[in-house]
Amino acid sequence: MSGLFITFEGIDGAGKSTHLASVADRLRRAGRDVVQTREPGGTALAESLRELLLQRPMDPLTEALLVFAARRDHLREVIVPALQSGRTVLCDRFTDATFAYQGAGRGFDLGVLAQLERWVQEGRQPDLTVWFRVPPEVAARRLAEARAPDRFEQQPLEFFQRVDAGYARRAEADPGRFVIIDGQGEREEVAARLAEALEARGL
Ligand SMILES: Nc1ncnc2c1ncn2[C@@H]1O[C@H](COP(=O)(O)OP(=O)(O)O)[C@@H](O)[C@H]1O
Ligand SMILES: Cc1cn([C@H]2C[C@H](O)[C@@H](COP(=O)(O)OP(=O)(O)O)O2)c(=O)[nH]c1=O
Repeated sequence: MSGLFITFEGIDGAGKSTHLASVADRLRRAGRDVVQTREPGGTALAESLRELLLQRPMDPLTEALLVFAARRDHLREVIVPALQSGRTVLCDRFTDATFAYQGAGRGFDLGVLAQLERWVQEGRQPDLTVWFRVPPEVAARRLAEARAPDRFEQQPLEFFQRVDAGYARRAEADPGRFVIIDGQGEREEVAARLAEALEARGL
């Protein structure tokens, strides 16, 4: 039996990480064997690449190659084996983030990203993607109160407007895979919307 692969997406400060943990608890209570992981990262090699990606300036092709190199290792070492043994994988970001950040945000060639996606994933896609959609101004206000910004979080508001538009294009291209959650408002309100959407999908 193959497990379920669920990814969480959104701009920085959208609330993904906050809600991923509660979804993991909910699915475990329902008897699922859950693996929580993230991108870039999830293996020792990919976490090393994450450090470089978040801290070192680099050109957009280098950035795209490192993101997909990290993803390849993560898929081979963690995601695919977990799915093959029937586990549920919850991943904080995946390839939609590459199309949104490197593609729409940085303006990097979408055709090259699509080729890398085919090579690295060999047809594998998430079963479900939860996109927390929050206006960039709201996300920026949350982050300003929360933590020191990394290389992506330092980008101006216009960058995150492009990233948001990039996510919207990915969702339009694959509407059956996406659940779009309005991430504005109190944490409890967002959690209730999310619970309702997951229930509607039998989760
Ligand atoms: N609904 C919400 N309202 C206000 N602040 C929130 C909400 N959800 C999350 N936060 C806070 O905003 C910050 C970013 O949330 P986080 O879950 O880390 O976002 P992401 O993983 O999408 O970058 C954290 O400090 C978190 O506590
Ligand atoms: C997965 C991925 C992440 N990123 C960026 C988006 C985020 O700003 C950053 C790290 O993601 P994230 O783990 O959400 O950051 P944090 O732990 O600070 O919430 O990496 C890309 O640019 N491309 C990608 O393919």
